[in-house]
Amino acid sequence: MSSAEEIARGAKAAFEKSQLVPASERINALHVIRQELEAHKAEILAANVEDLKAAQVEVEAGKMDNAMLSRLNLDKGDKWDSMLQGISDVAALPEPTGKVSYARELDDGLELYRVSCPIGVLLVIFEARPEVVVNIATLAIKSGNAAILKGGKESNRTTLLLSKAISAGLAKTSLPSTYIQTIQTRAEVSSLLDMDRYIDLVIPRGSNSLVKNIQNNTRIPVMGHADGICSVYIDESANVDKAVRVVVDSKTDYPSACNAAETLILHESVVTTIWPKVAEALLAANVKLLCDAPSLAALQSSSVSAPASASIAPSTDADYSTEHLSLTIAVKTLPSLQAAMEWINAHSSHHTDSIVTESDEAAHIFTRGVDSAGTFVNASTRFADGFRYGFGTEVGISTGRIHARGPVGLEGLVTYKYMMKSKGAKGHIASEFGAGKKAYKHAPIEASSVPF
Ligand SMILES: NC(=O)C1=CN([C@@H]2O[C@H](COP(=O)(O)OP(=O)(O)OC[C@H]3O[C@@H](n4cnc5c(N)ncnc54)[C@H](OP(=O)(O)O)[C@@H]3O)[C@@H](O)[C@H]2O)C=CC1
Ligand SMILES: N[C@@H](CCC(=O)OP(=O)(O)O)C(=O)O
Repeated sequence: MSSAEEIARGAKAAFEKSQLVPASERINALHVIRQELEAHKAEILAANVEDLKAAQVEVEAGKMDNAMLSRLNLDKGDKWDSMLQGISDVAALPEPTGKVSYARELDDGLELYRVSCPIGVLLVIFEARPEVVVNIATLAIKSGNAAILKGGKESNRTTLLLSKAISAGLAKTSLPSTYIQTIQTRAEVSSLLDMDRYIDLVIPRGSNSLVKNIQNNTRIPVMGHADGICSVYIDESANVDKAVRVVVDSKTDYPSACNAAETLILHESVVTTIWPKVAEALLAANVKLLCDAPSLAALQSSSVSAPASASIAPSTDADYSTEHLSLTIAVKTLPSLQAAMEWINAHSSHHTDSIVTESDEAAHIFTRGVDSAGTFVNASTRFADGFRYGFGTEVGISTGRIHARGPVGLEGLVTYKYMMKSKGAKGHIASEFGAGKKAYKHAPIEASSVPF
């Protein structure tokens, strides 16, 4: 048996065994894992420093962009504490499995229930953002899924120790040791993509090319979490202060994130009024502006100029379908809200797009006419995140449509099954129902859980 088959079979066996483990034990596992992480913080962060040093060499050699360093750094800002808090927050969330969404009495003593349950075995591939291995393991355990996880190669040292802490925590519970497994190479991913007998869902979280490559190389269902070509549209009835705040935050809060704005669309009526003020704020935040002719001309005829740390340049067509993942934004001027929506639907990655407007009608039209996982009004695209949505943490941000879309929390990791029970003295058989025979009752049953 190949190591990939051993990993996949081990995950499936762990999932099947975990189905009879009470939810309380899964919650206990989360608390124990948090304790293990806290106990091994120093060595984990030391490994992260080694990953960062290796990445810095790549950046200096021009083989890696700076955006990777902030993504890779587990000690940056409140990342470590947020990672741990996410475990506790998810542990405290309502139990996502065993919930009844449909219940009918088909006949006297014949009851049918539709009940939420885990998907099964997940294979999740994600970028070099170390905390993600903990985020996803947490959601998988809470929702009763087994998981096989692979982070970006740049974070291997950190991911390995995080995974060891997770395994050490699991070993102190009745959950199987193969419930959460990690792999580190693309070759292992490739082998696992053949294991549709054991793996129930692949979640590639990364570039478009990653998602397409996975989709093209497996029979396993795929939930793609692809790139974020997000935009902000400044409508003709926008408030200038809101426009400045929303655009600057969407671009500069975390430029390497998939939910950072990459395109700014201007209604032509604001190009000499609001746009110069927005441009001034972006330039002050060291943003490179790639402008179409009208937005460029407006700046040239205004007093706005670029400091040494920023720049203003003509845009190219390619700039509007590029995920810059840096302090760069492409600027486009269009004649109407309709034109802006058509532009977004044609050029975005259908991730998250925002309108700045004081018109309720424009807001209504934009939030329905833009075909994206998130359509916001007067709010930064950076809100597109599982923690900020109140999910505790996230698997990622699904740019697909089936089953889960946008930031994916527990609801994206459960499906359902049907449970039926006959209380009849002779049981129930289908052939006694139908034309000329007994009719079905289909009487609703009020139930939040299955009574057997
Ligand atoms: N929608 C979302 O939730 C998110 C989307 N992203 C997107 O990810 C991108 C940035 O991350 P980046 O690391 O550059 O993305 P990549 O797609 O290059 O890498 C992400 C992960 O996929 C793996 N991978 C990439 N190509 C393949 C392949 N052909 N076969 C198997 N595995 C593969 C990488 O492995 P290896 O380590 O070997 O390179 C890594 O583990 C941006 O586009 C960003 O928008 C990022 C985070 C969240
Ligand atoms: N949803 C997360 C970021 C997800 C994401 O894009 O990750 P990455 O591309 O690794 O920065 C956040 O808003 O911080």
